[in-house]
Amino acid sequence: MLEVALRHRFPGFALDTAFIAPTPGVTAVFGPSGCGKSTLLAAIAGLLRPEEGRVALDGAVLLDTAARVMMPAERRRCGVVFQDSRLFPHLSVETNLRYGLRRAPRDAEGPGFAEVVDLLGIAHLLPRRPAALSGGERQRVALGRALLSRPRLLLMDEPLAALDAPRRAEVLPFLARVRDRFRAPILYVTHALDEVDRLADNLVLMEAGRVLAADTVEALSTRADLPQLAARRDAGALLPCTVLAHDPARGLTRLGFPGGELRVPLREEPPGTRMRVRVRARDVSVATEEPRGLSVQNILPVTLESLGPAAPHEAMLRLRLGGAVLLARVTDDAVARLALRPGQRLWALVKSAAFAANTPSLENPG
Ligand SMILES: Nc1ncnc2c1ncn2[C@@H]1O[C@H](COP(=O)(O)OP(=O)(O)OP(=O)(O)O)[C@@H](O)[C@H]1O
Repeated sequence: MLEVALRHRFPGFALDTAFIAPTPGVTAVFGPSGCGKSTLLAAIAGLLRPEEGRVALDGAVLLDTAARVMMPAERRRCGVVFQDSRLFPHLSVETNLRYGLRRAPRDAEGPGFAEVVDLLGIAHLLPRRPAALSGGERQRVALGRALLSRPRLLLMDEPLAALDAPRRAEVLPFLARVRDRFRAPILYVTHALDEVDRLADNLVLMEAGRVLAADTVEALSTRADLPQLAARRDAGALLPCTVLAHDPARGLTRLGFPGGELRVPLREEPPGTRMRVRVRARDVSVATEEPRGLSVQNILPVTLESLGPAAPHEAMLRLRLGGAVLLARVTDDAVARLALRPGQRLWALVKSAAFAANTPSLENPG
């Protein structure tokens, strides 16, 4: 596991964070601009000396100010990928990559040159200079260089933030491949929730230099008490699903999750494929009786666990179905009209079409 406790001050800003991230796995650090995500990463990598703190990775202490331990950055073996690729502009892609390999300790286990080039699909780019690459290609090379240094920990600081939507879509699958192929834990800074859905196992939610919550992505997705997540337009429960069967004639795929089934527009993945689905709170409505004669494909029996304010004139409902929880965002008027109260048996309605616009979060997390 990765243990982090750090305190550091800049004029007008104080970082005071502590969290534990399981290893291996991807932990996303999520929070608004200026909340201290990059400062946190820099202190872990050894690029910034914090006033106080302790960082340990699987028992190896990288920093412990109380014990006066401050391992230099090069010995921490953190591979860092920044928003801008920071490749050497005067060197070819191949030489940039080999620079990473030269930094790897002799006895360190890890991927070889050919394996990384193949995994990232960059063989055809090897003779080029960085200026002749697209933004997405540059990020793939930067990722390759970081991997070839055989890091114990990969630190990614918004690696997709500088890319437009098509380029992000191009690079995301490569990040997923890296996560699946290599066992190095990854700390992934982002403020894009779709990247969290696609890549992360765990989430550290930050605000103004502090950690508000740290848990699995699924668990945090159903916390109605965290407005940083719950007030977003794309807020909603993230369900771990498995493809059960396809029905091409009806254009539908059945997905199973602990607690029920969902029907979504036809998918290509074979039965048995695991995937995560974010059921957005604003796509869920409720009924007090089982509805009939509706076009809605997903009508799920649930119990109302709790309800609280979500926005002016809106409430957030937490709905339990077996081992899963759904969030539903409804008007205060609906709460009053249906006399909604905790413990009530309800029917949750989710249109299958809600998932069509939601396709990126329907990808296989491996
Ligand atoms: N070297 C520095 N000197 C003074 N203040 C700094 C320094 N580096 C960062 N800060 C301040 O610390 C705060 C946190 O910055 P940081 O870059 O860690 O945030 P962030 O969450 O990564 O933001 P973003 O998402 O915009 O990259 C900001 O208020 C920033 O202005």
